[in-house]
Amino acid sequence: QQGEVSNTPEAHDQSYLCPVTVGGQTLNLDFDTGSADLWVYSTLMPTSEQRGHSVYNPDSSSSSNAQSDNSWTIQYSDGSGASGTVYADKVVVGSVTATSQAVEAATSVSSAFIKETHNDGLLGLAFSSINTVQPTQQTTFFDTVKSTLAKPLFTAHLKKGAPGSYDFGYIDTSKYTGSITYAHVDTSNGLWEFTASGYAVGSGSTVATPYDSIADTGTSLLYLPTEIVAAYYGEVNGAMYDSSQGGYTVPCDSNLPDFVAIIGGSRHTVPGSYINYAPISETSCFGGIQANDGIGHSVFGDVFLKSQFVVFDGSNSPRVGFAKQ
Ligand SMILES: N[C@H]1[C@H](O)[C@@H](Sc2ccccc2)[C@@H]2OC[C@H]1O2
Repeated sequence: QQGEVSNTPEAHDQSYLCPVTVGGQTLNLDFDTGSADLWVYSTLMPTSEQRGHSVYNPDSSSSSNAQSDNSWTIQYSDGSGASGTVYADKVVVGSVTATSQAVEAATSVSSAFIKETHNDGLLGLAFSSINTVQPTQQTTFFDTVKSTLAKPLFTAHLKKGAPGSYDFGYIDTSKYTGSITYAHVDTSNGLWEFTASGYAVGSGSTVATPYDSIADTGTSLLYLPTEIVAAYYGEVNGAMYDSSQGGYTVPCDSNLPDFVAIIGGSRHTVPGSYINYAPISETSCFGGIQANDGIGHSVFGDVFLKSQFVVFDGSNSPRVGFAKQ
């Protein structure tokens, strides 16, 4: 089997949500290549926390089976989190069906989620080695269906301010131009982790420097080593680190330089306009490139990914591929 599912960006492309049916009930989930739990808002949560969301009701699913001994609790790098119990149920993404997928029904979610009223949960697409279910670890949707796919891969086609898609099992050559360049993935941390080999700012010269990175569709911005971030904003008049905002800001009328990442020996360009992320005030805008301090690696989040067609190749030697959209 193989299939395509649409994704739709929230405001400022902060996250991209996809319709998924769980036990016959349709929820809008944030596909997250940075984590490995499929968790959903559920009727097990306090009613007040369910408000504004579509929720999974295991009791009204004819195909749910409670995994009574299992539970889960997850903490994300932005400090948000959720926890709950586990069911096995039928999950359909586009036309791809997992007949018995671990569905992690939330009993509690943190405030960062509650205020995202269109987000009904996450569908993790990192490696199952970091799934949080205990005592019996579960597989991601991709790992559950991988052996049934034409090819053991999925692709991400995120767009700036417009619907895009995720495809499972095939590469749609109409979704990119030029060629796909691949980088080897190190799966030891359960992430789509690779090494970028350099960067350039605008029309500036390429700087060869390796930086450990992950491809994370669930992260909004592009987090890079502090020296690269300083080199970028050093080219922007009026750019400043604003500790009250927790990051770099730019004048909203800036003509921002492109950012080029060297990955797999090729240049991958983020248009400067993508780096004017969101307004803070009449004149000040939050930068789409920020420092990776405290994260432990760089994060190629949506600000970068929405300039690319991305292949997540889950074959025996996993790799990530990037092509210009
Ligand atoms: N992989 C990412 C994950 O998807 C989000 S979880 C999330 C939190 C609030 C709102 C929406 C999503 C969090 O930020 C970075 C990293 O952790």
